[in-house]
Amino acid sequence: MNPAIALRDVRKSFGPTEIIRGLNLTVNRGERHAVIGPNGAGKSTMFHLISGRLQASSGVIELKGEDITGLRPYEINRRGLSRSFQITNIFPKLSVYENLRCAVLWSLGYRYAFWRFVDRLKDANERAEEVLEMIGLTARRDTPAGVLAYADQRALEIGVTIAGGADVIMLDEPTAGMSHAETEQAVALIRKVSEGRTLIMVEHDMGVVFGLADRISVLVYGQIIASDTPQAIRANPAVREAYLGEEAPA
Ligand SMILES: Nc1ncnc2c1ncn2[C@@H]1O[C@H](COP(=O)(O)OP(=O)(O)OP(=O)(O)O)[C@@H](O)[C@H]1O
Repeated sequence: MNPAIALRDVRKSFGPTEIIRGLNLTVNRGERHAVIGPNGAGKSTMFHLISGRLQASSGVIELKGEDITGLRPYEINRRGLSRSFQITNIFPKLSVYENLRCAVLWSLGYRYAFWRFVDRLKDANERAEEVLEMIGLTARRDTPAGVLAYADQRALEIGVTIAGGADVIMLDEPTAGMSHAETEQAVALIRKVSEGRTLIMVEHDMGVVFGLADRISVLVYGQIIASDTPQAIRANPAVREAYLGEEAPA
């Protein structure tokens, strides 16, 4: 079966500086895959390349066996990939529920020809309710998203990411800035929403990475130096030297 995501010899330069330097990555269908690496290694750039926000200088990117190199973000989204952002990406003045509903409607193509989708409004409302419940924000249903606590905003953002029903989801540092308790809740949520889907996430918290990922890829200086199970990554001397150091949980 085709992998969910495959990058083959992908390169990306900004001006004269090559940031992604022949990157190869395979994310299998249904796995939870974490990408780790030192600051500035190119993790966010890689995310932008996969989601179409940036164009690769060369190489091929495939989603479920389909070549998506050079496609626009919304075209990639239509093919079943949805991503969250490091910076919270929600409409602060809309309620929690409306944020979710917007995300569902967007995924139905509502933006372009809303009259064609009127009969699907009921489905959209039901889906928004379902996601609301899944992310545990039912009690905050009518609260403007902008006044939610930070961790709740991040949960909403995860809801927005999955609302459209994408089967490949990308999360960029989903637990950044959270307390220990909030992180635990976020991990439980990520585990739940990624059930039956493919997850690729960039994450700095090694507890989260090693607790959640089926496989881990290590990105150093624009290249993947290892892709393996958490156990094998922990034991890999090149990884320890390049990145993990004493951070790896025993
Ligand atoms: N648009 C851009 N123009 C020029 N340089 C860029 C651009 N975007 C990223 N870079 C550079 O590319 C390198 C990789 O950045 P990137 O944000 O992808 O790394 P990262 O691994 O996500 O880092 P962090 O863990 O700190 O988020 C950095 O040196 C950064 O300054």
